[in-house]
Amino acid sequence: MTTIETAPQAASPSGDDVPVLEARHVTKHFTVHSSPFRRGPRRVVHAADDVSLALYAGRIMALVGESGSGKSTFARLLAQLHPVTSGEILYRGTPVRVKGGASFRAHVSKVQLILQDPFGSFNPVATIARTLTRAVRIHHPKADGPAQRRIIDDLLAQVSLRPARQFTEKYPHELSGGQLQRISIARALAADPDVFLADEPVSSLDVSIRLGVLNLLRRLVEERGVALLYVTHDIASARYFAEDTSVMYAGQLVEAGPSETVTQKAAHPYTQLLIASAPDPSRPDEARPRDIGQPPSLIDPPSGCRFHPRCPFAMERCRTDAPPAFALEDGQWAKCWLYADDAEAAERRAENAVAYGLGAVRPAGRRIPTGPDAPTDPRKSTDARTSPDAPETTDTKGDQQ
Ligand SMILES: Nc1ncnc2c1ncn2[C@@H]1O[C@H](COP(=O)(O)OP(=O)(O)OP(=O)(O)O)[C@@H](O)[C@H]1O
Repeated sequence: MTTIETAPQAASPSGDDVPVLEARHVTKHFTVHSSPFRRGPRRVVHAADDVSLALYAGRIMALVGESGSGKSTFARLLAQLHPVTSGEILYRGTPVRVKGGASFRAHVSKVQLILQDPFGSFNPVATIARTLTRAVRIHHPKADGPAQRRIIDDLLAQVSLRPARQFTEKYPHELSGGQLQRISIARALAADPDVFLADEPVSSLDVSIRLGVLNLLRRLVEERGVALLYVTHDIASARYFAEDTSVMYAGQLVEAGPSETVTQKAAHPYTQLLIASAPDPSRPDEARPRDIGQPPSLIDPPSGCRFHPRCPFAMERCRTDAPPAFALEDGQWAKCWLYADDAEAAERRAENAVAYGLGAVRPAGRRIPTGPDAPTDPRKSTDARTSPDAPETTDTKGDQQ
């Protein structure tokens, strides 16, 4: 059974109906050997299974999940750094099929990946000027020397690194992590992209400078109208930073919706576990959820719902049948049998409401149409608001470390 797992329904600020970048039913299986000498049986890692997600201009989508859930793989599929096993990637509604040099360069100029470790993504023996000149030459081949320097100055100004001369003659090791991450964003801007895929962009930075880099990204999204995928394991940051949040578990999306709804009224027990596990100084230690296991192996993922071995609310069907997506209120959806419209699910929802202090028991959801021909526009396919049931900050200049 193919289910539609999509991004939330909120429209892009531009009102543009076509996502800038979209994944439809994307699956990635890596084949690995059981021994380092390429002997023994081959195994398949189910890194992403039937993932659909849309990115809109001027909008931030958070992709949240534990380590190993497949977030980076998915970002790399969108960047076309890995070929998909099945499904398709669309840029402005047109399927992208990168076959080699020219088509890959064309995609990269529109879709830029920003990585977690800025130190690892720079040549340690090249000055910042040299690194940026290389990027400018690729994307502005007609610019002569003085024009290249003007472009570099402008790129550094856009990431609030002024005066440019203070940075261009330095080597990566002479800069802080925050400054280097800003420079990697400036390098990405050289391509004048429509999409940023930011894979844990602040995880390796000191807590004190994370906000400055996130504010910078937010300002660029607003000023330039780029679409941003924010890959993170930190669901708390998703609430403040991203309009929309999608939650990934064991290679599959399990919940999505407006960030405020997903983080304040999490529907899937996995999302609830992520939120309850997030550091919260106001919560006493005894109120933290007990550890109920580890993510499964993606070589042999559990049958049915992949979360069922860890789920305190699992029912018999969860062990055998993969849940469809159920549309809830406010454009939220969850792939979880708790939202089925029957007595057993209602009883478990009541237990869930008590366990997570939800106040009221949530109503059943509306099953989202399934099948390969079902609509993939998230606003059409999962719009609970139409169902009868539905009721920069500015950049911190002082923070350039
Ligand atoms: N090139 C590869 N070959 C084989 N397996 C891979 C490859 N890349 C990723 N994987 C596997 O795919 C799964 C998902 O990994 P991925 O890095 O995408 O997860 P993640 O959610 O981004 O985790 P993290 O936050 O730790 O990076 C893991 O089991 C990983 O070992």
